[in-house]
Amino acid sequence: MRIEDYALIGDMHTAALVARDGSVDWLCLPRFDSPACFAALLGEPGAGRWLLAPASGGPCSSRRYLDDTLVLESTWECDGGAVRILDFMPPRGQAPDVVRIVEGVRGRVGMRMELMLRFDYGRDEPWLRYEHGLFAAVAGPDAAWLRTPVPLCVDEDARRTTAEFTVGPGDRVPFVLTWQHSWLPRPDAIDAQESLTGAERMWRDWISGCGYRGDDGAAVRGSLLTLKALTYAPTGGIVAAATTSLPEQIGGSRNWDYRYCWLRDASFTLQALMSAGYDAEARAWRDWLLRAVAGHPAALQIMYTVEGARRIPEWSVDWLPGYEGSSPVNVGNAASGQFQLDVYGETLDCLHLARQSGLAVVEEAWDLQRSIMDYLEGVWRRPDNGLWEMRGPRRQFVHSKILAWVAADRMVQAVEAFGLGGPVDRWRALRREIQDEVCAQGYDAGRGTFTQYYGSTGLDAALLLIPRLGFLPADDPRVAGTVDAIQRELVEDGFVVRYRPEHEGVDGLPGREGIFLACSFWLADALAMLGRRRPARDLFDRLLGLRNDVGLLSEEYDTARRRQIGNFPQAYSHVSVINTAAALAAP
Ligand SMILES: OC[C@H]1O[C@H](O[C@H]2O[C@H](CO)[C@@H](O)[C@H](O)[C@H]2O)[C@H](O)[C@@H](O)[C@@H]1O
Repeated sequence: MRIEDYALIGDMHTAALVARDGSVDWLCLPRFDSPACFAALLGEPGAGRWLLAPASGGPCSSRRYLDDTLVLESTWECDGGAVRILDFMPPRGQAPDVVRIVEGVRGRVGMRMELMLRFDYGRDEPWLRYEHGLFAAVAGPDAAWLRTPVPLCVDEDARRTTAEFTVGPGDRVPFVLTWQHSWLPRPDAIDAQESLTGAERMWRDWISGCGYRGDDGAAVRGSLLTLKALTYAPTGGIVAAATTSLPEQIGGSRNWDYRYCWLRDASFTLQALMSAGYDAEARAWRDWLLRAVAGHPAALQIMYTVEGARRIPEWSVDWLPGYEGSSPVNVGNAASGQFQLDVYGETLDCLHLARQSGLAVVEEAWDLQRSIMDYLEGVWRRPDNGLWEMRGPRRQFVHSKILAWVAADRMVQAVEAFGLGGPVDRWRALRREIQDEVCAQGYDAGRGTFTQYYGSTGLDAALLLIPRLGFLPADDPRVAGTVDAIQRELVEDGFVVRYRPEHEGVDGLPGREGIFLACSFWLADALAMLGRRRPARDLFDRLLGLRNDVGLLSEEYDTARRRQIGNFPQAYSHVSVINTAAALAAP
């Protein structure tokens, strides 16, 4: 399956990917970063999957989310008739459930179900039991139950459970898969129909709070729902994507685990949610942040688990071949130990915005902001790994320094606007010093562009953010010069690559990657800010055209193969849909 052949369902603790052929190929339980019990996405069906489709097989004829929900409806038009399947995860109750309801539409359609649970990323084959109409699977710490009125056939040797049945018009056949730790009592059964009503209501209630009124409202609402689905409800942490190791190059090794909470990605997400009026999420994330950094506010990590834990060691799942052979499959992320200067600025920017939007003030938030700023004052001159998490040598990245400027700027603004206490003259002086240094060392006057790092001839798409961050006004000629240079040197097939990996081995990694969707949206934003609205709108339309049939975007796009690549769905990309729509809607 192509990455765009998947749709997302989730319960704000975890998420599953459902393929067009009716197979759930990815699901980690009980939360986003738990081991997968369906890992066919990164291997073969034998790595775990749950197929439910017409026995004739093949992809569905059409699919959509029920209006303003994350309830997926897939429809098959077959020779003998038509059938629909509704897939969703109800809001988390006692335990995680995946609900699939088969609805006969027309004629009589033979259906087939095949459930292969493989706990621990496809490795653990469970014991299977089928007694009194209840199916159970157990392996080590994991247990799962399947409840359905359809008779099941358990193949103990193949550790596989199948069912064959026929549906006619008006038939509704539910399947409910429930997970629990194996040492806990079996969770109570849920009613599939009631939980469908509850799930629809929950998503619609949430999206009804959307304050966005500009053009492209359907695209914005779809992206907001996706971002909400990437939020871990118990803590307010937000994951960068629902998957690990979907490759940045088909067959390549740039495969990373995104099921964690990056301060950068979460700040971007929060800013998009707040711009649409979602203050409760901002409050939950601020409180998550205060807990995550408690005890060491200055020694901020660039990413945490959704619970706020710090240790995220990277290791390879050597028994999985990877998506279309793209290995390794990585779990954990070594970037968690990197020094990335920009996260301080992004975090302070986000907290400042939260205060500006009237979020209930807590005293610890300003203490945290001051503590971060104190730390930054001592380290901003250091080379770092940058926002692209370079695994090559640390450098004086221009974007990182600009975010140090953002940090000082937002602290000054907070004192000026809210009368908060702090050494504001010192912060003003620092702000000026950083700006002078960046304009002297990070700008190539000969070529009329800012550069990737001090003294480099390379460019970086992150420089497109300069006007939006307020570092220089959009009408400064150095901004236009940088945008023009990026259009000349980083645009491929009309979209933007992050940087040139081949340039001085800057990222320390083999291979290449696709065009980076967020950066392509940033170009549209920058063009809009420069008053070049027609090309901005055209680029935005082409980017919207890369979404799959249910509106989802991964991290990157391979223009040669015309397919999505990288982790999916990716918060960065969906944040960008919202921001660019808003930028274009602005007068
Ligand atoms: O390109 C190498 C790096 O790729 C990943 O980082 C990217 O994803 C992060 C999460 O969305 C994002 O914050 C970052 O800006 C992106 O470059 C990966 O997580 C890194 O381990 C890897 O070095």
